[in-house]
Amino acid sequence: MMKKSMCCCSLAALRTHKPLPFPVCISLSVVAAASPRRCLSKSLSSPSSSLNAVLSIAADDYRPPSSFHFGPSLRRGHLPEPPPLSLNHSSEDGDGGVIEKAKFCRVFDVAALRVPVEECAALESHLRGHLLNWPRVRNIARVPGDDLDLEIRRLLREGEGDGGARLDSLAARVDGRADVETAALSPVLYREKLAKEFNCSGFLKFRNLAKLSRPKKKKKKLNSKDGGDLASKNLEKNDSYVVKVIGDEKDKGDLSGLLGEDFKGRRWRGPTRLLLLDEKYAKKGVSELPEAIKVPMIPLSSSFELVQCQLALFYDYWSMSELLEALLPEGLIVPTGFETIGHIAHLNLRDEHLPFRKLIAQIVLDKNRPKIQTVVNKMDAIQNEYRTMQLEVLVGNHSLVTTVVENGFRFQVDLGKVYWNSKLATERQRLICSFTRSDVVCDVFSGVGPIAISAARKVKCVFANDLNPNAVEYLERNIVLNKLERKVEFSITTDFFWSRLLVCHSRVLDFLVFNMEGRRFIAAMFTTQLRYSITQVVMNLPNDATEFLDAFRGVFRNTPRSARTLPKIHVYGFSKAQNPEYDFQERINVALCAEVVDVEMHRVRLVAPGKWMLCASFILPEDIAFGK
Ligand SMILES: C[S@@+](CC[C@H](N)C(=O)[O-])C[C@H]1O[C@@H](n2cnc3c(N)ncnc32)[C@H](O)[C@@H]1O
Repeated sequence: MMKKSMCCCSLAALRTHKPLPFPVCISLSVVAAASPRRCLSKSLSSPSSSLNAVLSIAADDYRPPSSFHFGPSLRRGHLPEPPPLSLNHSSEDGDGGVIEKAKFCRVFDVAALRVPVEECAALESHLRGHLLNWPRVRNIARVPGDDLDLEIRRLLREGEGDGGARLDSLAARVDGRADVETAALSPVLYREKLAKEFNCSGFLKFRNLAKLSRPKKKKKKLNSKDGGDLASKNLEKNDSYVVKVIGDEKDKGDLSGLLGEDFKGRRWRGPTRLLLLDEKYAKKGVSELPEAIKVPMIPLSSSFELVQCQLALFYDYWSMSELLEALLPEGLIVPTGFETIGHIAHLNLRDEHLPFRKLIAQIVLDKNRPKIQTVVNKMDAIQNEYRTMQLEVLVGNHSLVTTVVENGFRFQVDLGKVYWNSKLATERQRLICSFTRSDVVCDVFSGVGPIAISAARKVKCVFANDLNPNAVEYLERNIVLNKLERKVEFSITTDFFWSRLLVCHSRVLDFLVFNMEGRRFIAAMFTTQLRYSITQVVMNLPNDATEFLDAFRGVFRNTPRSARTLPKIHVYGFSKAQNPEYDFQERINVALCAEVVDVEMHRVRLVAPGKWMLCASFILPEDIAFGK
């Protein structure tokens, strides 16, 4: 059975993809290296085995195809040499599904202009069209050592007049060869010097003992194994990509030809940044750069360098759909969306995705942390009376209790026990906007209270009801959560409804909570003389709310017409008809056994192809309310 399309907060579409040139392997327990394609066919023939799936991409088999020429793609670039071991950790779920993150590293050759930091921003805007402009990669890159210590910078400036002599001297001292005894040393250099001399000279006068004895800041240890060429300080800061300059030490590619003999052999002596150039300039020389790049640099007074770089993109860089395209077998539609309810990502996977559900869930979790903590899949269509969903927790923490913020209110829900649908937020807002301060609202199917609670801030009085005791419990919690508890006089249950109602006659009624069957609730609310007349009735049970409309027949039959206000009813329903409004109106007429006029119809949303959710709003016809 094919399932409905996946619900999606941002992208509802599902799309097919061409396979990547590396195979996906799913096997029971071992990371397959030898024959991944065999593993794939095996696992696909027995989907249940994927419960403990271990996924591997055969890096050796990777061949970049020629059809993709530009832009970041897992189909392009080359694998790092040696692989960045620091990224070799895997994403793992409780059932053993593993994504080998290191296999998603791709290295791209790009050229960059090394420019003084002060001029970097201006140059970036001048050269924008010639820069790399890749999503999630900054055109301005930083590499270790591009920021000089201010003190060193000052010394360098002082050294301008003496030619290279003082610079050489400084370089010698930085290298630990303190050959200039008389020079004023920076605190760091001074400390180094003292440390070296202490043993042989005995007692020494410290310039600033407090500073010198301050413990060093702890640095994160880089595992020597993790070294790899790509592991650097930057890698610690940014897990999605890193830039490395190739042959940095060799000082080649300066623009002396472009900027004149003055700059020949000299490098800028301050902090620098890299401006990453468009891919097409990779491995090109200065003479091959277009005038549009050269000209903006000529008036600038500093030296520039054209350097060749490697840009490595890691697992964290790639989007959810890029990863899924890489991982799912050939020809399988890539699921691209999910619904978010608090910290829970709610998937609605098709049958063909089910063998890969843990893998998909793991990627959803990885790509949406920390907001998402749990990923669940809807197992079946909502069928039960309380409209709760059958959910399978795929990865993350197993709690289905979450807090949702909607229209400025907070709602705690347990998705396993109560109904919640974030997609109705706009509709609820629309409805509440139509209420006024003098309204008295009766929410027949209130759930955990998104309509009742939001309305309570605006209207005079709210009566909220739900058949599900768990929903009523969460409704009461949410009343407290939203600081409306002073408005709640008490809650009434079916058993002692009448006795308590007599008590409440003498009190101010603002918000009453009921746990009753809908039809009985309507009858009870309208046949009793309440302090306030109900002006708005909300019936949000789209599958069969119209079946409850007959409960309004004759509700005012024992009262004089002048003593009653006719309420406005907002009833929800679905329709697959060609003319959904006409179809829904017909069903309302049948339920009330009358021709209802002046019905305002509103299309709420398309819940499935050709199936509309509608809201019909109308004043309860007098003949029905007062009829026998
Ligand atoms: C579609 S949900 C709507 C909840 C709420 N209005 C919202 O927007 O979240 C319908 C609610 O009606 C409740 N319900 C179902 N049958 C009912 C009945 N016969 N009487 C009263 N409530 C009922 C369910 O427990 C569920 O909470």
